[in-house]
Amino acid sequence: MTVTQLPLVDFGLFLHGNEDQREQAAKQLVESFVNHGFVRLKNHGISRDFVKQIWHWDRAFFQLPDEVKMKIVHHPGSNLQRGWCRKGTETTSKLHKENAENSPKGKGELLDEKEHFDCGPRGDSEFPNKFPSEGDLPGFKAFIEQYFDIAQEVSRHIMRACEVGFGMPRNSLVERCIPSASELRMLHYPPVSVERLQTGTIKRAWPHTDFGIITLLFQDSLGGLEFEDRNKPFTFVPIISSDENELIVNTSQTFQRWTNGVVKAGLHQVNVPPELRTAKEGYIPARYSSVFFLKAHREVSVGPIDQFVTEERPPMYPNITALQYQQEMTEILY
Ligand SMILES: O=C(O)CCC(=O)C(=O)O
Ligand SMILES: [Fe+2]
Repeated sequence: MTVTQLPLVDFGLFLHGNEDQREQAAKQLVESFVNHGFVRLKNHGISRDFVKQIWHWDRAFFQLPDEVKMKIVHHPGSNLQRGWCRKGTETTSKLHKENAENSPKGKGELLDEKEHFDCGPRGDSEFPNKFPSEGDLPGFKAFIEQYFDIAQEVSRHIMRACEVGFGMPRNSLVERCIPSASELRMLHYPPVSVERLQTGTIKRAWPHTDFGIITLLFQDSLGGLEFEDRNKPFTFVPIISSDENELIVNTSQTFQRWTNGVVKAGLHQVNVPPELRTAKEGYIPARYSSVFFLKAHREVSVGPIDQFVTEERPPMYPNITALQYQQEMTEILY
C-alpha cells in the first residue's frame, strides 16, 4: 500500500484534554512515529503570530551581506554547529550510502544547496553561540532565544506524550533532556536553476536522518520536505501542510537508539515541490524553513533504555554519551 499523507494529530487534546483525550492523542502520536517516523501536529501551542515572526527573522538573517555573516561563520569539524553554515559546508548525502549508490557515476560530490544559522542553548559555555551583533541585526538574538525556549517546551510535552504512549515511567524521557543541549536552525535554500538540479549532483537536502531525539519543523508555503514511504524504501512522499501553522515532527537517531530500534528515525529529504518538477528551464524559487533538534543532555547515554531491551531484542546500540555521538556524526557531515 502506498502512503500518501501523514497523520495529523490534534495535540491540543494532549495539552488541555481530559485523561482519555490525553491518552488517545499520545497513542496516535506514538503510532505515527512508529509507522512513519513522522507526524503532523495542530494546536501544538506555538501561535500563528509567532510562526509569522519566524519567517520574518529567517529572511532578515539571510538578507545580511556575506561579509556580515562571515563574522559568525562556522568552522567545520567535530565542534557543534554555531553561527552561519555557508552553502557547501554541510553535506547530508554523506549520511547514507544509498545516496552515493544512486548518484550519476563519476559526477563528483553530492552537495546540498542550502545555508543555515545554528545555535545551542542560551549561554552554552562548551560550544558558545555566535549571533550577529545588535548593530548588524537588532532583535535577532532575543527572538531566537525566545523561540528556543518555546520549542524546548513544546518538545518536553511531546516527550511526555511519548512516555504516556509507551507506558513509560513519568519523566523517563523528559529528564534525559535536562539541561538542554538542543539546537535551533534557520534555513535558507536559495533560488536554484533547473539546469543545475538536472546535473543530479545537487539537492536542497539529500535523504538523511537527524541525530537528536525528535526534530520540530516549520516550512514556508513553497514546501519540498518529503518523508520516506517505508513500504517502498528510499522512495519519498511530499509533506503537504493543510495549514501554515502545522508543526511537522520527525523521530531521529537518538530516539531510535533509546528505543532499541522500536521507533526508527524518519528518513527525509528536501526536493523541488511536485508542481514545479516538470519545469525544463528557469529557476526554482527560494525556500525558507526552520528546525529545532531536541537533543539529549550531553552526559546521558544514547544506548537502549532498559524497557526496550528483552531476550528477543538484545541491545542493538552501544552506550556512548549523547555528546560523543553528536560529535562523531557531525564530523561525517563535512
Ligand atoms: O528544510 C527542511 O525542511 C529540512 C531540513 C533538515 O532536514 C535538516 O536541517 O536536518
Ligand atoms: Fe533533517
